[in-house]
Amino acid sequence: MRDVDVDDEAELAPAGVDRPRIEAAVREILEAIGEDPDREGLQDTPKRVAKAYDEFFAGLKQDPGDMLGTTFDIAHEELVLVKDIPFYSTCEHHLVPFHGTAHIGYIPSPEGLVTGLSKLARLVEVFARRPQVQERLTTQIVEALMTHLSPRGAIVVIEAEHMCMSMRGVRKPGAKTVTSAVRGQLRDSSTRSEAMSLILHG
Ligand SMILES: Nc1nc2c(ncn2[C@@H]2O[C@H](COP(=O)(O)OP(=O)(O)OP(=O)(O)O)[C@@H](O)[C@H]2O)c(=O)[nH]1
Ligand SMILES: [Zn+2]
Repeated sequence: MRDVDVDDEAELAPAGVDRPRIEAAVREILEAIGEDPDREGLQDTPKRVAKAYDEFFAGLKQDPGDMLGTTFDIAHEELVLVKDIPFYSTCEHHLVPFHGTAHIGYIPSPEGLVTGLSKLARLVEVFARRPQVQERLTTQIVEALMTHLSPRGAIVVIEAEHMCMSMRGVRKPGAKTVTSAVRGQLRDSSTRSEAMSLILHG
């Protein structure tokens, strides 16, 4: 077993954003919408938003390699799939959330390089906690798996609802966007259908 120090907290370490600048910008926005940033309910809002942004964008400072640093040598030549990993991300076009579930599968490398199951969920966090589009989120996860675990194949499927399509703009709450990225042996139609069927039907 190879082990690399990974933060044991459920949350990623904060992004270390420039909080005073965010606070000033939020104050500006409040004024721009015609609000009084000094009224009682809003006084602490710039601070709260800056703190929240530190969480929303914590992935910007994280290295996916750290998340996949704990590996085990396990002889397993078949699919490993973790499904229904919930995530929240931020649409880079409108800075509002998109959220849903990610499904990650891979067929370990011939050397049997297998990572801890929770690390797959942590990997989703690393890329979700950034300004994102869903397609890039999907691709970045699959590429990180290929780079750090050298699997025979990998598949990532993400289903998400975008608040920018629900609460504004076209206003279609409930509409789901599904994206997938497939690499290596999982591109073969039978292996891919097995993975897709497990993802969709369990
Ligand atoms: N491909 C893709 N598009 C996204 C994602 N998140 C948001 N969008 C889309 O980004 C597009 C931005 O379009 P624009 O015309 O520049 O912006 P807009 O006037 O706010 O667009 P509307 O949302 O249609 O009102 C919209 O169609 C959004 O639905 C994403 O993750 N992937
Ligand atoms: Zn958007």
